[in-house]
Amino acid sequence: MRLPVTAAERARALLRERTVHAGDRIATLHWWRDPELLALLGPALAELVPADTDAIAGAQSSGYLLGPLVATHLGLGFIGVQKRPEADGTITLAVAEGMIRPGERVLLVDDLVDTGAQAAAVRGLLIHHGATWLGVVALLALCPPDVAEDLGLVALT
Ligand SMILES: O=P(O)(O)OC[C@H]1O[C@H](OP(=O)(O)OP(=O)(O)O)[C@H](O)[C@@H]1O
Repeated sequence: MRLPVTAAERARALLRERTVHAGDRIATLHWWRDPELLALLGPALAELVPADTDAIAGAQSSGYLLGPLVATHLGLGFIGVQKRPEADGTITLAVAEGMIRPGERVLLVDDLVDTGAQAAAVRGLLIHHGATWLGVVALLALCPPDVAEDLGLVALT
């Protein structure tokens, strides 16, 4: 039997083995609670990041944990996408001014992509701020293949 050798392979095996469910939902907080998995996530996701990436972006809250793990591993900076609650109950995504230089190639990191709505909204925001969109790297893809293709999604599982 061939044992997993790369960080991505090891993380993929642990995610399949150790993912905890709460009803029909994945209890993603348990991924961070597992020391072995947590230590692997940055290096594992970094293996999926295109070589020409200038910066890593991530949205609150999971992206604020995973994005810096990946960015640190690659020696890149992190662009935080904030979620601002509005008075009408909606949430606005925001990036602070000066975060993105014109044409900078930015990759989004997230724990999972489900409908793809959040990633698509972040893509619009980053492009509005002058970024070149490289796609999404995630731990888990739940979305249909056409959504993944449109977003440029590469997932570990
Ligand atoms: O593909 P979508 O259907 O848009 O959903 C995916 C997003 O939903 C979850 O975030 P959530 O908004 O629950 O915030 P969290 O990061 O705090 O869990 C998850 O972390 C993804 O970011």
